[in-house]
Amino acid sequence: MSTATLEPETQGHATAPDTVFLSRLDTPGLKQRFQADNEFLFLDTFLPAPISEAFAARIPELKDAVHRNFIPKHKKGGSVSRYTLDELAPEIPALYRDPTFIAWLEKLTGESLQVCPDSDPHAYALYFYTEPGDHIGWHFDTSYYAGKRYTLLLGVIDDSSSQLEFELFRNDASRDSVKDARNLRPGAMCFFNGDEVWHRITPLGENETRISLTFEYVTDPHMSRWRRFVSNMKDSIAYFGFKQVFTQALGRR
Ligand SMILES: O=C(O)CCC(=O)C(=O)O
Ligand SMILES: [Fe+2]
Repeated sequence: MSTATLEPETQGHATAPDTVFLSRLDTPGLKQRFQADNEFLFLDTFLPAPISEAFAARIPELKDAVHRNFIPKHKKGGSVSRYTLDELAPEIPALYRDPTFIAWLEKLTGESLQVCPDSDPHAYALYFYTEPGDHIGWHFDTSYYAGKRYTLLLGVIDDSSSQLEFELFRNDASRDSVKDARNLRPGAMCFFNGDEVWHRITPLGENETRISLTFEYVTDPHMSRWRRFVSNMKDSIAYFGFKQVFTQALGRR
């Protein structure tokens, strides 16, 4: 039987990303900031322009694949799952999986990090804020895995007034929390422990566009069947739609 979906081996191969920019960063200093700030780090300048421009160049081809959601009082916007990115934007999974890139993130966390299994539609994904009012309300990026879940956000396109608002130390009863907000412009990054950092994206204005990329890494990729089901329901309803999520769960390949 022929399959319409390309096997990963036959997908367009992206050449390995040039990660030399990581060697120019003050990694010990950034690690100190990450650890002191409740496992959170925001950098305005991170991905070199050629990398974020290569991602942005894929946006026109991805527009038809955007799945839009509206959850009253919580979320309005579009998303593209890792399955679509595998087919249409191979540079993105190439950076996600790059060993030098992962090793650098491991230096910040002091944890051994793993990519999410193929069954996770959210391992890497694009978020599209393209209509007035698109937003996501306050939330944690809760880990459904046995271990911790770290989120990396990368700015791809941001002609918007929307801000990433965050509250650090919300789970720490022994001290005051710290609230702040940033624009996630192209080249910017935000890396954090999903169970620690409370955050939201404020509503998009008229004639604005904001497209961000998320990478998810975990310290233990095991997940119970029940949690996998809950996670898949969340990803279906709030992000990618049932077809994208459950085609994989029921045996995509
Ligand atoms: O759009 C973003 O930059 C982040 C969105 C977000 O926090 C989420 O979908 O969990
Ligand atoms: Fe989030």
